[in-house]
Amino acid sequence: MSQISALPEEYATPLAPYLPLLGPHELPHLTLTYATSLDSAISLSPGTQTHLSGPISKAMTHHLRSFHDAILVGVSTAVADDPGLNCRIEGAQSQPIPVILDPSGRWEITESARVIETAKVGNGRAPLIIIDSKYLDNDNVVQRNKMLQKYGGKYIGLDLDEKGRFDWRSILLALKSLGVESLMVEGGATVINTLLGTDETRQLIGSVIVTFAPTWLGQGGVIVSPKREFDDEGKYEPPRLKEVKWIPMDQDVVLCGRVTRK
Ligand SMILES: NC(=O)C1=CN([C@@H]2O[C@H](COP(=O)(O)OP(=O)(O)OC[C@H]3O[C@@H](n4cnc5c(N)ncnc54)[C@H](OP(=O)(O)O)[C@@H]3O)[C@@H](O)[C@H]2O)C=CC1
Ligand SMILES: Nc1nc(O)c(N)c(N[C@@H]2O[C@H](COP(=O)(O)O)[C@@H](O)[C@H]2O)n1
Repeated sequence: MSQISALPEEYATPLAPYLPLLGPHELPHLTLTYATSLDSAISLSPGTQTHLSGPISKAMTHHLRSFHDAILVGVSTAVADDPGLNCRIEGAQSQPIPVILDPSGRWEITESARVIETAKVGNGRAPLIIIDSKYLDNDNVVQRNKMLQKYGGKYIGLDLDEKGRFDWRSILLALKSLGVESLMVEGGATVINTLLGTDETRQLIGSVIVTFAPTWLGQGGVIVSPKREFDDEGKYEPPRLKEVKWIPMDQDVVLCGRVTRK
């Protein structure tokens, strides 16, 4: 994996107000960040990794990674991308912990997964994989857990809510209990759309940092577009960012903001 040069000051300075705040908080600071096309697609299809960020916005993502204790993705991203989920800026002082939401243990993680290879050579951390508690005793999971533990990772069991998902607050509390004070949620679309989908989950987002790449991926892409949440009178009030800043980064533009709270 090639190293990445540090983000130049002219880009790092305007980004600084959106970084996690130090200090004890009930829940970890959550930064929602991803790269999108102009037609709101984050990849060409669910099983495809699509490079959208240019060199500077990619350095921006790694700069962000260096300020977070953990990075979270959904299992479909882990399976599709086999990501490193580390900070590749030369001389990085600390590495975020990869966190994967994998309720059914779909990710057949082995020693040759990139996160593990990266952890083996000391360039990253082994993942925490959040799984439905009922699968913790499953033979395959037990074997994979032994492998993960060799490198400092592990499976964490959580119970699913009535919709068959992990509740975001419970995810954050579980991570907080393991010392995670800041979490960068990178995707994919299912993860992003559920997080943006209700007022309750949006309240958990500390900052939003989105890279717009000057391209259209066309129909059939994996789209960020949360489900509408209607109030008791059947009205939909679109969530909107506040404290908005647009930072041009070469060919891309990075949008920073905070979600408005009711
Ligand atoms: N451009 C960018 O910045 C990024 C692009 N991507 C791209 O996104 C695509 C994948 O996106 P997508 O297909 O939407 O999948 P996701 O990566 O969002 O994974 C979705 C799966 O994760 C599990 N999951 C997510 N949220 C929860 C929850 N709250 N509770 C329990 N389980 C949960 C579910 O697994 P299960 O189905 O087992 O129930 C769900 O189906 C890939 O092509 C990837 O390359 C990904 C990240 C960033
Ligand atoms: N910021 C950003 N820009 C893109 O163009 C992307 N495709 C992604 N994808 C996310 O980054 C993960 C890959 O991480 P590694 O480079 O392997 O460490 C991928 O899994 C997505 O979460 N992000």
